[in-house]
Amino acid sequence: MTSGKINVTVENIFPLIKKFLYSDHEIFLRELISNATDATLKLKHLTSIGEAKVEYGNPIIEVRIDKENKKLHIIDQGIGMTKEEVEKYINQVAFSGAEEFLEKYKDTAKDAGIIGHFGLGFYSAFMVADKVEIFTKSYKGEPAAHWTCDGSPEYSLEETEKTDRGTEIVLHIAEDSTEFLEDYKIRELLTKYNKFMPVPIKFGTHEEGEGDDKKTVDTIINNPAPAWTKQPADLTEEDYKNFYRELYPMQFEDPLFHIHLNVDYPFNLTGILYFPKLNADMQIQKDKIQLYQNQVFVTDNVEGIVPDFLTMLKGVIDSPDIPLNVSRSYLQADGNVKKISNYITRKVADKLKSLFNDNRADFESKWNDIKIVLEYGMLSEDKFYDKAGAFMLYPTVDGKYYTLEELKEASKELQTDKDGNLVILYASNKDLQDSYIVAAKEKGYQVLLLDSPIVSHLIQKLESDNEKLTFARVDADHINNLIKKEENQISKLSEDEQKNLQTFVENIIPKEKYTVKLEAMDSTAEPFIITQPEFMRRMKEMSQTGGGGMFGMGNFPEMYNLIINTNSDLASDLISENNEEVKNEKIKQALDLAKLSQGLLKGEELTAFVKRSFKNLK
Ligand SMILES: Nc1ncnc2c1ncn2[C@@H]1O[C@H](COP(=O)(O)OP(=O)(O)OP(=O)(O)O)[C@@H](O)[C@H]1O
Repeated sequence: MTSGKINVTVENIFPLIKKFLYSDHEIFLRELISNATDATLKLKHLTSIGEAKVEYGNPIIEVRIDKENKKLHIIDQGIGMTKEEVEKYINQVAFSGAEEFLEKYKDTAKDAGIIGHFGLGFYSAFMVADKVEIFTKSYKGEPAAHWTCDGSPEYSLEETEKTDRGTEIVLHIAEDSTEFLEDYKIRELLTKYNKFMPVPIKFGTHEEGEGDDKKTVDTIINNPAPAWTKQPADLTEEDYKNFYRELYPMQFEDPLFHIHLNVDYPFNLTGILYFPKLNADMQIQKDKIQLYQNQVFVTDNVEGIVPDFLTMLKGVIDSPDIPLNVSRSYLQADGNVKKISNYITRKVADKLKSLFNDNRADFESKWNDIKIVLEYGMLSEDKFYDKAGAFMLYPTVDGKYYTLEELKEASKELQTDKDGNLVILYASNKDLQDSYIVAAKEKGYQVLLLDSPIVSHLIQKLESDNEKLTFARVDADHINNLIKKEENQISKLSEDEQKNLQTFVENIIPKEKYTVKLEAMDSTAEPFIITQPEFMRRMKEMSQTGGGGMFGMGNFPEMYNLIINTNSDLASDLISENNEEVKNEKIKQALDLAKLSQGLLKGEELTAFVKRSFKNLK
């Protein structure tokens, strides 16, 4: 037997390991199972190239709890280690790895979040155990070795009687970590971190079959060949759906579609992303994209790796090239990570384009569920914006879907104003803006339905990128002014009459809210119309939804125009009405009707209006 002292330069490394990794003790299991997996895959490789002259067979990794003796065993059938290798890999290499980790992060480790991303390796076992043993037999056939360390820098290493190949790690679980002797806890960790690891992991047994056929079989916790590791050509639609359910067992809704990622140059990355049906209320999503490194779960915080707008998607990304052992801020500056993010953006755009081209009707039917993600993508990723023109849709209030180019084509004849600007009309709420929509449709105009919360930002961007293209909400002005044409309507009222009427109305309505404007319109158009100027409203919306818009605009009061159609019968009527009281009543009634059209008549005002209207019926 040899015994020795691990070469310590950081004093008392074990208490340090325990202390610094306090919040993430559970990763020890992931680390040990990763080592067991590596050892197994190494053997597979060596046998496949004829280097190891042993039968590879069907190796598994077993996790076993010995509650009575407070031990946790992790057993593999991999390459194992000779005594010299234990000396080298465990006492020197692994230790220096752990030591380096602590050296580097002892000051920053407390800011949680980064910790889980470090492979502390073998020594993370000391986060939960006060004594660790290794029994290991190398495939090379040399005598087995037994290493023991009780958490002080002293260890012992001797030959032992193990006959089967591989490594067994025995953790003597510490008093404060006995939760790791509970079945449920270990199962939970295995499911969280090892669900898709490439070597079968056994944890306990269960009964299978009925009656005489009943037998005890190993319980395998993982799926060693998850869908993303396969070729798209080998997978059916159903396979993708099944994998979605496997990833998110609590999710009952099918995804809308998937994107299989597969790249090996200039970095390695595989994965499957799913577009979920988004909840209308956009509640915080519990099921997030999961990041794996060679089938080992790392995190479901993919910020910085996946472009922001795609964090609403679900699925998995697996890459050995993502530098996991570094902090978030470093990650964002890393060139490789930026490339990965760009690749994903491009892949998603390509997929959307092919979905659009292959089955437009189906794509349109999914539009409502995906538009938010795409709109957000257009606003936040230039690379996506550049590609999105090919599949971005603009639905009309009647359920017709145009691309921007198609829309320009369909509306340029009627909707180009006298200055040559193409004016795209839109509504944000079909019900509330119905009277304005009707007025626009009577002129043969197209009216889009753009109802996402960030749409004001999007149209702002479209306007600045498309020359001579403007957007106006249907209630931004009266219909003749929304798209100004050459012809000027003549007013039936004289200048004096107009002035009189304006002053009279201004005295009755709240001036701080409405600006009164007299316009000569068709005599059949409504006499009183309330509009909300596009620019002010859009800036206000933009500053309310953040990023852009005029600073502080969000707190401005709503401002409206009250347009009086001087060619309407009511206008003439009001001019000739001599009874002030009757005139007053008529103006109030007309204003209320205009408010009603805009959805602005509520509460006490509505009650008063209803009362007055009934009285007038008499
Ligand atoms: N179950 C095992 N079977 C065979 N060798 C092992 C086993 N566990 C650990 N080793 C050896 O010990 C070394 C150190 O392990 P450790 O987990 O500390 O670091 P690592 O796996 O190299 O890196 P990482 O920090 O990513 O975990 C391994 O590289 C391997 O050679």
